[in-house]
Amino acid sequence: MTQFPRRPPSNIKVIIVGAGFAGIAAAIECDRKGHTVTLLEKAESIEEITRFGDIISFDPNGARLFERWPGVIEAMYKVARKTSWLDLYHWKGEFVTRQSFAEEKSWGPRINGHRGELYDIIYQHAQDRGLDIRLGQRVTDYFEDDDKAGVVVNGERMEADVVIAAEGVRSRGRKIVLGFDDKPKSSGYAVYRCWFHGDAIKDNALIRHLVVNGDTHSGFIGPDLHFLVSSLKDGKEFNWVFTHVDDGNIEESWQFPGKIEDCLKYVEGWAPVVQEIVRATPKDARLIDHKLVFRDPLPTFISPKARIVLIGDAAHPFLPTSIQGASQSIEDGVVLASCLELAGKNNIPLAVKAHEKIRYDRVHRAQATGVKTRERWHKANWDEIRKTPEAIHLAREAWLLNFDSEKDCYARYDEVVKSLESERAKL
Ligand SMILES: Cc1cc2nc3c(=O)[nH]c(=O)nc-3n(C[C@H](O)[C@H](O)[C@H](O)COP(=O)(O)OP(=O)(O)OC[C@H]3O[C@@H](n4cnc5c(N)ncnc54)[C@H](O)[C@@H]3O)c2cc1C
Repeated sequence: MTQFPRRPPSNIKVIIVGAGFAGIAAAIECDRKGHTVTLLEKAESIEEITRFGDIISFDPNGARLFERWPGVIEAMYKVARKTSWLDLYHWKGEFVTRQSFAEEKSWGPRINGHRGELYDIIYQHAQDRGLDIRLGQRVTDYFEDDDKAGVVVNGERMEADVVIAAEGVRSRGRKIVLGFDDKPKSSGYAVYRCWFHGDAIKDNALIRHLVVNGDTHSGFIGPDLHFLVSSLKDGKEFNWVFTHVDDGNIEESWQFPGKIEDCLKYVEGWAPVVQEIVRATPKDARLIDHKLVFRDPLPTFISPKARIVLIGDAAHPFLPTSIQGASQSIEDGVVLASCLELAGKNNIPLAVKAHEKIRYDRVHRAQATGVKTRERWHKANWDEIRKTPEAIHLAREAWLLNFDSEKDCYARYDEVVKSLESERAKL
């Protein structure tokens, strides 16, 4: 086992439920800060976690946090898309504008790649650290009192000083936090997502330019629909996704198969390139129809005794147009681990409350950027955009992207604790 820099032991015992990006990042960060972690994941094998999904993005505020995990960002660069721009087109095919991300370089790295491959890199690092990761562990309930919190897992009770619920959008931890069972609703949108080998289109005259010139990244913007295309590994891998209005069926599964015939109906009349991308999709390509579930913003992320805390999609699912779901889930773990370190074992509820105070506004402001981009794209006024093409650029705001959540937490922690104490004094 490799020795990595670690703060002195805090004697804080943490249970984390769910080893998605939020849970595994929280586990690594807790370990960095000297806490003792047990990570429980219901999947029976790591392949069950990595085999689903396709393109996932970490913007500088998220990806910069990987730089602190030795070897991780270097391994990610090898599999990540090598573009620093997004080419945007009118849905009929006319090129409109190139949005460059080159100036964001000083904000930190950007990582866009296959979810499974990026996850594998992080998982390997977690294993190299010697973390206690237990697969095949399905948590069915949560409990807490003034001194501890715990979970029921595979029928057994397990206790710790604090429990982190990171089980994604269908979190069971929400019940103890909210006091009721909160059912997901349809967002009215779904996403067709597809990934296949670039060779499948390298001889196709209409679309070969997307895979024979190195990595590419393009978006076609139309009424109520946007179609994003990218190639990675110098065109060896290719993927497309499009968000479309959905009928309200909220069956959510990363395995729900999509059909090329259905996709073609949505892009009828669109640019020949777009139609050809769909038509040329190999029959054995992985094509899924991922239904986007909507959750009202939660009034709180923490349980009544402040010993159980929701993070990642369990606390705040994001629209894909925000490009922040994964990055915010990493920030959550960083801030929570830091608050626990600063508060110490005798002040767990204070740490958990400080974490919520630090995260709450930022996460909700970040969610709003996704809505802004979706409106910009789906309701584009093309007369205006021809005059000012930047109007369809992705919202890229420095307050969100040029941000170090660990540094911010250390800087603000005392002030946040003071404000919590003065709020309590007023009660
Ligand atoms: C299979 C899958 C594929 C995805 N693919 C993409 C993609 O291609 N692109 C993209 O942008 N986003 C994708 N996402 C979503 C993305 O991972 C999240 O939006 C973001 O990274 C935040 O992650 P999270 O850890 O909060 O949630 P998730 O990634 O949903 O992870 C939650 C984890 O908790 C585990 N879990 C759930 N319930 C329990 C329980 N009761 N007991 C124990 N463990 C439990 C789940 O098995 C899962 O591993 C995918 C999510 C999943 C689950």
